[in-house]
Amino acid sequence: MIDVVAGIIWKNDKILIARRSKNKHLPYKWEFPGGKIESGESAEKALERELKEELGIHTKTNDFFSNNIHQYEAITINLYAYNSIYLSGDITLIDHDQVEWVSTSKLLDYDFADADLPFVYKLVNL
Ligand SMILES: Nc1nc2c([nH]c(=O)n2[C@@H]2O[C@H](COP(=O)(O)OP(=O)(O)OP(=O)(O)O)[C@@H](O)[C@H]2O)c(=O)[nH]1
Repeated sequence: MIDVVAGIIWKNDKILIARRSKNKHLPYKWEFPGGKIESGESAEKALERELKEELGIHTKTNDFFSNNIHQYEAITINLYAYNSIYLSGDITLIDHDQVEWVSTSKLLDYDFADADLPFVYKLVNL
């Protein structure tokens, strides 16, 4: 099982979502950006590192939101979602081809990775 951390990144009352590039696992699926937790690393720090590497932004990880174990055809992931605060930096697209700042009421308009759907439903009902 692969431990992955994803950020629900808030700026005012909007969340940053990103679409995975064509050449990635789950191409064109929307996700809460993040990545694999490295050994010896906390989920909070892994998230801050991944968001700097993948999007070029500085964030502060806040509280744990939820987790979901999901089995894809080839891999099983334990996806941990944390609320996170956008601090600074212009977004650079590296692993994604689009990003959007969206309000929770609009999340269902996007085609999210299956593992993210429980988070989407929880956020829509906040
Ligand atoms: N970051 C992220 N990954 C997710 C989400 N939902 C989801 O199923 N995943 C899956 O979790 C796995 C790890 O994500 P990733 O590809 O961003 O990780 P990474 O940057 O550390 O790895 P890489 O450098 O090998 O591509 C992928 O298989 C991805 O498809 C999500 O909301 N955020």
